[in-house]
Amino acid sequence: MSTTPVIDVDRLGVTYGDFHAVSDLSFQVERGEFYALLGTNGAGKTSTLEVVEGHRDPTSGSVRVFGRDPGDRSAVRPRMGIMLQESGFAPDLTVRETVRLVGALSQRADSVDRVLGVVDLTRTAATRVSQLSGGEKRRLDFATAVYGSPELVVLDEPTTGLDIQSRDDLWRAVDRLRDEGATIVLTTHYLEEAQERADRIGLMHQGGLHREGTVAELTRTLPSVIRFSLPTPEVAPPPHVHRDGDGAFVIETFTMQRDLHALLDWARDNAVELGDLHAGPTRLDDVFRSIGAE
Ligand SMILES: Nc1ncnc2c1ncn2[C@@H]1O[C@H](COP(=O)(O)OP(=O)(O)OP(=O)(O)O)[C@@H](O)[C@H]1O
Repeated sequence: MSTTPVIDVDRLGVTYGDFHAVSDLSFQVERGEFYALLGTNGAGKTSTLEVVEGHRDPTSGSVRVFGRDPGDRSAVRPRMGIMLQESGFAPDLTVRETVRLVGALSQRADSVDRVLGVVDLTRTAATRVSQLSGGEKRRLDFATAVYGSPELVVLDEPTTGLDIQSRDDLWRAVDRLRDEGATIVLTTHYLEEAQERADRIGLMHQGGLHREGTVAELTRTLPSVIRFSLPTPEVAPPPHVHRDGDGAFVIETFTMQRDLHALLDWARDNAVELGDLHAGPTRLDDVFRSIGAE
């Protein structure tokens, strides 16, 4: 079996004029992996994905998709489905015509009705693209990306503008593709979506890869957090506690069990009822916030 990564980004640089949007960026995505490329605004994610998608040439370095130059569209595009942030479908075509057209261009075999069913657009099949709601347009974008169940699916902020039910439907469809062995690349600003699903995360900042690893690897270096409120302002909080911006009391700890026991003992000894008690591991949000602080 081939061990060639599905995506191999090697010392990629993308410049706009003399502005370096992406510099010396390297990462690989393996077959069957769910890789989330996350980052601060303007970090260079879209510029990177545009090269992966074959929409932009690198200024320096190289990108290989299935071992090929992504500019070699006839070799790469039949194996890759792309959900762009903005698709720009012809406004006068109906939903069905759009799926049929993009499906034919993909050179993958599928049924238009099946794909419309997957994204719950069967009832809107005869509606023109110009008349779709924002969420329906996003679902149409997704439909064209997953037509023919491609081996690689690139999802650029797929759930922006979708309601909860549509999000759940989308992730269910992605899960089914993964069960079939598809490789998924995701960018999103909804960190919990990446935290729940990604095998690995590449965290971009200012054009480079700031960190890379599993969620556990990325969060391990930061303390876990215990949060609670106190019933009345007269109660003095226990020692080693600070307040966050919302006024909640916070304990940051690498020894969660011991500190949680100590807090509960303190509450019992002082006959204090802790409110809104929450104890949990560091979240990806905290890793993000730590970027700016470094
Ligand atoms: N065509 C362009 N011409 C000039 N500058 C550009 C162009 N496209 C992007 N940039 C700049 O390059 C940087 C990286 O942009 P890019 O869209 O790749 O970031 P991003 O990580 O996708 O950001 P966001 O999360 O905000 O969508 C930004 O500072 C952006 O302003």
